[in-house]
Amino acid sequence: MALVEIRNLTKRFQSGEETISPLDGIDLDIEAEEFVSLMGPSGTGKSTLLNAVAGIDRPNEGSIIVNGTDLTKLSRAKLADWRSENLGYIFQTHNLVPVLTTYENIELPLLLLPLSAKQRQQRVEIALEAVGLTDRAGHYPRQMSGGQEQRVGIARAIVAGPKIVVADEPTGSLDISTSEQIQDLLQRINNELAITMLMVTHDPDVAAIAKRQIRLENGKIASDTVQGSQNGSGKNLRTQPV
Ligand SMILES: Nc1ncnc2c1ncn2[C@@H]1O[C@H](COP(=O)(O)OP(=O)(O)OP(=O)(O)O)[C@@H](O)[C@H]1O
Repeated sequence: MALVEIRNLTKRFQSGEETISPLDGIDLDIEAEEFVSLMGPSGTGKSTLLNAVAGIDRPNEGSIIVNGTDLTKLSRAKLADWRSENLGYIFQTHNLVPVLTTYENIELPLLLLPLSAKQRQQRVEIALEAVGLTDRAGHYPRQMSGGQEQRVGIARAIVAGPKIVVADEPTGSLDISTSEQIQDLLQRINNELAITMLMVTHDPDVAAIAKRQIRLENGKIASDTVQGSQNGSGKNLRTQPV
């Protein structure tokens, strides 16, 4: 069984008289430990898909089974519990709490879990080390560079040991060299911590760090390719026309 099993996922929004369907019957499996990037034109439903997998948005139709739990069947309260135990979210703009230190920002998601202070401290220290910010534990977001802030955002996303991390344009507000450092970090987290990653990006170079690249168009998966096939051109997993 795949870690993520999406079947017939459909999401509609009403905009005045008009109904739009950014997701129109999507089927998608993501295996544990995969690194998947999601690309496609603006407004094509990438964030909507990410938020559905994250259990933030509810679909109109279809099912989203993550690690054996159908998210569409959970109440709001149960979904919040599920998120704290299973999911990390990396935002483009970091979303750090300005009055909390690096340490406290990273500790925040752990406060929702049944952990002792000692256990929380151990996990925060491991996450700080993983992102190379042990020496910045006491700094506030305003005292950090954009790249360091994103490292805090990444540490916060992994600190609870999630099954899957979703990232929405994680390098979108960074310069090229900082973006490259964050790309390396995301790859290391996938490789070394074996965390499954689903990342939305507009940047083909950033998308290329993921072994599997999916393109959404007009509410459907237009292409789904895995890098590293023998001819180097990638293998298209999707055979049926869209
Ligand atoms: N809460 C909402 N209410 C109404 N329409 C919405 C809502 N959320 C998203 N949409 C619409 O759904 C479509 C898909 O939005 P989404 O943010 O998923 O696209 P995207 O591919 O992530 O776009 P971008 O690349 O610009 O971030 C857009 O037309 C958007 O306006």
